[in-house]
Amino acid sequence: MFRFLTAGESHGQCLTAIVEGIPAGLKINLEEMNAQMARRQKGYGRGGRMTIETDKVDILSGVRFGETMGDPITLRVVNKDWENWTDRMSVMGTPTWTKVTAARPGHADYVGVKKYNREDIRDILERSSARETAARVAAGAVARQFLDACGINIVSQVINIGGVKADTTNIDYKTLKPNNSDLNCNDADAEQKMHEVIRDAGQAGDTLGGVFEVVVQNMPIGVGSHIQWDRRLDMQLAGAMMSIQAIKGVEIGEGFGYANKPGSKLHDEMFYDENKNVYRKTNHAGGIEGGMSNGEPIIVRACMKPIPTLMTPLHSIDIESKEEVLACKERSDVCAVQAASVVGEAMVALTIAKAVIETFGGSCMADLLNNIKSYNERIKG
Ligand SMILES: Cc1cc2nc3c(=O)[nH]c(=O)nc-3n(C[C@H](O)[C@H](O)[C@H](O)COP(=O)(O)O)c2cc1C
Ligand SMILES: C=C(O[C@@H]1CC(C(=O)O)=C[C@@H](OP(=O)(O)O)[C@H]1O)C(=O)O
Repeated sequence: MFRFLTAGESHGQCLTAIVEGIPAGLKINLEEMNAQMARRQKGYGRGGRMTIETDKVDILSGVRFGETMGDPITLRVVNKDWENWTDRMSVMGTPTWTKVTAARPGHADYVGVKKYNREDIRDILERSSARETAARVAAGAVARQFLDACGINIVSQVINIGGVKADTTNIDYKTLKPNNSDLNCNDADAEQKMHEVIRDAGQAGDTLGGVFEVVVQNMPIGVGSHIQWDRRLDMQLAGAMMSIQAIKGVEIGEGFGYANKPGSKLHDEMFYDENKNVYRKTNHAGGIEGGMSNGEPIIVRACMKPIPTLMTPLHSIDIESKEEVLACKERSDVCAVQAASVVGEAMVALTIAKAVIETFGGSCMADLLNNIKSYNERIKG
């Protein structure tokens, strides 16, 4: 069984992740893991916190001489900012600070203090913060290396920020490569405009959301299953994406576009060629039919809402006095869609890794890769 958990508060000592179920014998490249961590910190529109942190992964267990042993893998990412928060984030001792009581609309603040019976919103915001996504990207970096060994690639691109849309008409999803642009956008003109709207929003004390898509290339067919609701790959991918802070919509392939045209225009017709075997000329399904991968690139799109902490704060209430106040604002991102796209890649990598391990089994990489090879030979035949 493959699973992972994260722990840690935004301004606590560190974040941790435990990844269990990666087969033994996978070579781990720590440099490559840290390159993923750095990608999550990029992007125009991030707040002051990103100038404090330089996220690096420490591997605390499960890897020996650069190779997995089948044991749970423990990962740690230190919060450099913790040094500035030791008074407010002390594990033991007596509180000496002022409580946060002005709830932010759109954040977990109000519901969290009510549900968990807390008087200080900090008890909620520390864990609801998307700082937690650093641990997910660390875990996802292990899953990515596992998928890489299976020949499966994951890339992403930002296609909309604050209503500025990238032109994706000429994108070939089979060959789309990672890009190093600042906002992870493949349309340079649109990216320029995205910069402008983020700058303007920041100057107005406002925030922006957007849309990104994650693409899985070179998937073997038949990962996931039509047999049971929770084994459907589309269900697992949608849940994984929706679990990311601020993601409010997910679609696969044509998604909501399926509502606009008849079936004759949208289902991907099948063709046969001796070299290509069974193939499609279109990929409206986004690589999944009947809850299973169909061999075409998997395309998962996610919509992120604008960041809820505004520097021109919204109308709210003080949870203690019940007086009308302006929502609290310490420091915040203006737009983090590029960072969310990197987190999206990590969540897709973790989800696909789980499904591949369930489909092909194997306690060690050698068995798993052999299983994939003989399965692919049978399918081709
Ligand atoms: C990469 C990333 C960065 C984020 N940065 C901030 C931020 O700086 N300030 C903020 O208020 N929310 C930020 N958010 C969004 C909140 O964490 C999120 O809206 C909040 O936890 C409430 O959850 P919900 O939006 O899913 O309901 C960020 C989200 C992501 C994915
Ligand atoms: C720390 C990260 O994102 C944070 C997510 C976040 C939130 O409320 O979700 C609030 C901000 O935290 P802070 O108040 O410390 O500036 C962001 O910087 C990160 O991505 O590493």
